[in-house]
Amino acid sequence: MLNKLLTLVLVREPSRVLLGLKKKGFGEGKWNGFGGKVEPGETILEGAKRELLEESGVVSNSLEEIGLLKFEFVGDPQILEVHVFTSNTFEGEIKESDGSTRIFLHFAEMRPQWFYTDKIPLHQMWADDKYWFPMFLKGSKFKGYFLFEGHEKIVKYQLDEVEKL
Ligand SMILES: Cc1cc(-c2ccco2)c2oc(N)nc2c1
Repeated sequence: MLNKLLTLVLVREPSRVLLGLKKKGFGEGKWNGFGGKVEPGETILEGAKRELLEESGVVSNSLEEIGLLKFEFVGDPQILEVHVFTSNTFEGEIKESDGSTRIFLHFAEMRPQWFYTDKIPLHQMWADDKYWFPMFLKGSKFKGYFLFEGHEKIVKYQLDEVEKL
């Protein structure tokens, strides 16, 4: 089955994680890391870096892959293969949602915001996040598979912490 390659970048400081609120399209209304499709001709890592810049305004040269998540939707043969990266360094200034940068971000429709690690808005995030975010926060690597029915219900899942991806 031809998997659709996606990236997800979680910029992290010791006690804060940068998330973006998706304003339009896939995952609208959910807080998530920054990411999207891997374009033809770019590596997954290049795609992750590009999406981070486009959606948050920051550049990171130290992305580390920490997770591999596969998603399937009941009734849809397409499997989404999401490569999750974290970065603890970044350059540039985060494009907050103030007026000056809203124009810049309007095409990405993301509103970046820092969240303290004890206040991650899991109820406003994809339903799978509650399972693997704790692994991310403690620095573990993980591999998972989630079968969704619609965008809110998980029918079944498999999730393992791994030493190596
Ligand atoms: C089905 C699904 C997709 C994504 C996604 C789209 C682009 C990057 O990731 C998710 O991200 C999270 N946290 N759960 C997700 C579920």
